[in-house]
Amino acid sequence: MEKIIVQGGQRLSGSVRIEGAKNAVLPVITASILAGKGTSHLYDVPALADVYTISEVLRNLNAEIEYDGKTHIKVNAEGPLSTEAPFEFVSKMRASFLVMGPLLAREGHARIALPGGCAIGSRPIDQHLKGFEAMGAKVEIGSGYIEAKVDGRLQGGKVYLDFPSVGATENIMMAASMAEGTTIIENAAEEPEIVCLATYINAMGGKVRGAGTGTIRIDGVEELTAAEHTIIPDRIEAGTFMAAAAITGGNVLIENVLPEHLRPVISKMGEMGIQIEEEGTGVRVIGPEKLKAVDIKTMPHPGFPTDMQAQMMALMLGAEGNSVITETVFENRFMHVEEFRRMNGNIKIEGRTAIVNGPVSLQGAEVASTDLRAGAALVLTGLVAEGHTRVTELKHIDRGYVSFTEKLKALGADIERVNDAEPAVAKKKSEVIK
Ligand SMILES: CC(=O)N[C@H]1[C@@H](OP(=O)(O)OP(=O)(O)OC[C@H]2O[C@@H](n3ccc(=O)[nH]c3=O)[C@H](O)[C@@H]2O)O[C@H](CO)[C@@H](O)[C@@H]1O
Ligand SMILES: C=C(OP(=O)(O)O)C(=O)O
Repeated sequence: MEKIIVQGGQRLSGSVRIEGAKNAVLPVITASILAGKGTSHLYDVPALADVYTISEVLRNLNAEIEYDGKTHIKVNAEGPLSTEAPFEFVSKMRASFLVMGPLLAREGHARIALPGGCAIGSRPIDQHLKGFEAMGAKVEIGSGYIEAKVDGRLQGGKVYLDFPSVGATENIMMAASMAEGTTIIENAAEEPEIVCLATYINAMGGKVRGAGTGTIRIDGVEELTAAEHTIIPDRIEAGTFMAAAAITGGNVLIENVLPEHLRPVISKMGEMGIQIEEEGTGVRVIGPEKLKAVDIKTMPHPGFPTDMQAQMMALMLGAEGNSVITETVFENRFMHVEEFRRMNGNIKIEGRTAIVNGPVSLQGAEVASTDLRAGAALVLTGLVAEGHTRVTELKHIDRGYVSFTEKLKALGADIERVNDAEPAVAKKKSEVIK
């Protein structure tokens, strides 16, 4: 079994470079199949498991996709596309459902396996479907699949989202970019990743206005042409390394950061006594001797991001006093609490609220990642726990962090990633002895 083993006690120092954002690159890659002509070049693409999964989804739809395994992806989707995304892909990564909007726009048809829930909540897709229906698509659900069709082109429509869903805003924006007429999305998500996607669609010849605000207007065009686009830096990876620096009382320069995307995180970390200064294209984070308790409530952007909730909880475990976290975005995003308790964390859950009583003396333990941010947060806690912490279920961490162990090690952490499966040779010997 693969594990990250971390020994607590090292203060982190030096600098670390942040990759392109996972949550920006996935919709951008799916949007690349909107282009009926040419080859798109995408830059600052992070080498994440999710990027490989979405690339497989696109290949399965007959798009040509070439990745150099570092930062550059080329996508050509000139040929006719297949319109089915099977369970195998959607079950691995929910963002595969983002091919539905582009397929409807390009081919007038899509059949995608139902994404289902995951460890952080039930995650329905009703708001995506409401948007497609408002543009004239007929949607049917059966045998574990969602099928959407339209005769001819989608028609522009008006969609009010019940919640500013990131995925629904992206899927509807992509579908609307090639619809006949104008689509308005109200109560749209305002995340920086939405702006990144709109910039790419516009580079392909689309007409998206208002991305980054609660009302987005999309004037549909007849065709889109491949373009070049650079992915924004990952604000959640940046926030995770900021937390790593702070929790160890370290001094780290986090490079390739857009501080305006991190305002809620910078502000709450500041309240905890963490010193954060902009420096060149990054931020310098200096951890205090003692962290102060703080309250946070996760909200859609520009509120505090749910994807930083578990990492903040790691900081709160060592902070002086009671901290309160209210999780309003996902109904079940406290799975990491049980794992923190194994490390001596003192946390009480009341519905959607977690009360963290600090400071406690954290102890290393065997813990499992329950989702990607939980996994990262457990590693952060291991950086300050007494003794060894062993973190398993690394497939989650690999979905969202490139070279997580190596980057922390370069900052001075005492950390290794190991595979303690019995080596093949030894296995053979024991079989012979039997
Ligand atoms: C690949 C990607 O970008 N993932 C991010 C994206 O996920 P994702 O796009 O799935 O998140 P959403 O914003 O859609 O979901 C937010 C909330 O809305 C609910 N909902 C959503 C759609 C819908 O049709 N009906 C509905 O009820 C969800 O169950 C959830 O409770 O935004 C989340 C919220 O910032 C982040 O945590 C994820 O990291
Ligand atoms: C929840 C997350 O991602 P996804 O929506 O891809 O599961 C995340 O990035 O923290």
